[in-house]
Amino acid sequence: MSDPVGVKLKRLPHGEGLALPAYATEGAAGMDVLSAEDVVLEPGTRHAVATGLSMAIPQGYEIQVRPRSGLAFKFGVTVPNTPGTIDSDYRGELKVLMINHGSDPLPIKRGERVAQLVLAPVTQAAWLEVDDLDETARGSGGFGSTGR
Ligand SMILES: O=c1ccn([C@H]2C[C@H](O)[C@@H](COP(=O)(O)OP(=O)(O)OP(=O)(O)O)O2)c(=O)[nH]1
Ligand SMILES: [Mg+2]
Repeated sequence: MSDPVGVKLKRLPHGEGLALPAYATEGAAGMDVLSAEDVVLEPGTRHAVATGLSMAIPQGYEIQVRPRSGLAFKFGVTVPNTPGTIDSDYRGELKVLMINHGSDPLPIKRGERVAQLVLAPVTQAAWLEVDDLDETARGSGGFGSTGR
């Protein structure tokens, strides 16, 4: 694992007193992020869960917001836009979009872990527009062209 990268983080007033997102184990890829609000996620509904955090991610990186598999497996609650993208120039509150695909309401308490954040390097592309692309064995085959 590479050395940690510093990410400036600001607690918003409603985030005061909450633990910062943290890696649950030494080798964890994602930092578990906590809800800053009490909310009940009714079946079939979605909500942007407040975290009480804003941040300045260094240029060249993004943060991905990914679901926790436990919530998905046990309750059918996941992140509909997974992986959520936190841009390096975003200074608003990080929110975790959540949707309840299960059959029961899920109460989310302030301080509960709702998702995980993965810091990842990003390379921006520069388009090189051409008239013809090189040929390959795959060509335009896709969407199952190699079989099941
Ligand atoms: O799960 C998420 C996804 C996004 N964001 C914030 C940070 C991100 O930088 C910004 C924009 O997200 P995105 O580009 O995914 O949304 P958009 O629909 O394209 O909105 P915009 O036009 O603001 O870029 O919203 C979150 O807080 N949580
Ligand atoms: Mg966008």
